[in-house]
Amino acid sequence: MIKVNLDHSSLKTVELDNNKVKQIHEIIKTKSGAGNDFLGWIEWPEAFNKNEYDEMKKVANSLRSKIDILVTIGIGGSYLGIRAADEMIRGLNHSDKIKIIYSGHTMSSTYIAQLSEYLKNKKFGICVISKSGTTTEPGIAFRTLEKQLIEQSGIEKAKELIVAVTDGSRGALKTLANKKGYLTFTIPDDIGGRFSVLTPVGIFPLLVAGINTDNIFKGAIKAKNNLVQNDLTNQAYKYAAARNALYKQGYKAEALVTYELQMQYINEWWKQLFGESEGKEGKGLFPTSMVFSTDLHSMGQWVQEGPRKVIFETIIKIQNPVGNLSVELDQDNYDGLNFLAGKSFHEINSVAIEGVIDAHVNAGKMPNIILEFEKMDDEQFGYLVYFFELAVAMSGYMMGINPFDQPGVEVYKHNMFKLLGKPGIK
Ligand SMILES: O=P(O)(O)OC[C@H]1O[C@](O)(CO)[C@@H](O)[C@@H]1O
Repeated sequence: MIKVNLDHSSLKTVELDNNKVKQIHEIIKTKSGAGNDFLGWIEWPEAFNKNEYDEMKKVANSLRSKIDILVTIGIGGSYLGIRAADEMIRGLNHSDKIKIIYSGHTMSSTYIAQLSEYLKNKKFGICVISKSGTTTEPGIAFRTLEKQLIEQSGIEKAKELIVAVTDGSRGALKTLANKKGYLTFTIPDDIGGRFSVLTPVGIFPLLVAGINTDNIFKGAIKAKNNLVQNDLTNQAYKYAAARNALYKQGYKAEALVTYELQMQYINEWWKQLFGESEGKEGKGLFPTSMVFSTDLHSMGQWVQEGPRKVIFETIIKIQNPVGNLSVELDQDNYDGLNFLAGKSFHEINSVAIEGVIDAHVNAGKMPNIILEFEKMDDEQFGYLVYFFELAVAMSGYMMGINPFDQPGVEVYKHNMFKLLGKPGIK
């Protein structure tokens, strides 16, 4: 369901380090590398807690009948995957009764104030998500919106409308939820935030959104079963080896490019996955992203003629679109576009992909890795999550770092706490 095409990457097969891939495959398989206590995502698509899943389905169904809006409160891995899945699967203008609104990923006073105003007299519920249970952004957003929900619905009703997803036993959010009588679902200890979208972090809100999460798991299991080879025939490893080979040649950044507007948040989710996993010890490709053809009209010039050997592109190409409209014939043809009449939008988008690849690769000397995706639905979402998680594990180990920690993020958190006067922080 994802094929890696290196025809336009400028890479020769010998440049891909098959031996290293084989060694690291053993390290991943035997769980003997750095960060090996965070490999729970490998078995998760089959090993997840089925009783908890059934319970989540019940609670989500009941919540769907009581609300119009679900406000999810979380940041980073407790936010991006949910939005990525929702927008990719339901689309940007869906007709499902439940709307998801995201909060806790910003401390902007304007954003929270406007959201709070918007939620006045609306039927909303809250899913507050934090693995550590101590993150400031979701913490303060929850304080505000919880108070509003209680004021609007009454304390007893609010208890039915608030769900917390957090650590099974530790952290301020777990304690708070237990004390106040909010239902909780568990993020496993051995799955880090950015690897957690298939745990209750993503699955519970997506159930509330009416998304078929069984199909998401089906896709993830398919990936788990497909991506078993110990060498470059494994597509996730092939992608990891290709980006490492370009990194070795001196490239500093990788832009993930989608031609589907509703996959913009796949890009955002991917940026956290690769950025937080690999940017360490002075190493790592800078993960950036673009949406084409939108950004061709803003970034296209830089990509075509800016400095070379800085950035390469990884293009997501969708084989089968969800809908397939065609351009209408117009009697007047004032715009001169009748030469496109009868052609489908997908056909035109696909021609654009070919044309852009040719322009960027041949004229622009910009390597392109192509990721061929079969489709853009729930099952494909599960597949791509597993694919990229396995790829980043391989890629991070190839770079010689621990892909499963994020010590650098703590520096800003510490400074912020110090400046805000958190007790016990010097
Ligand atoms: O779920 P939590 O613990 O609130 O953390 C949110 C995010 O913050 C980080 O710890 C740092 O940005 C991420 O790794 C994580 O996804």
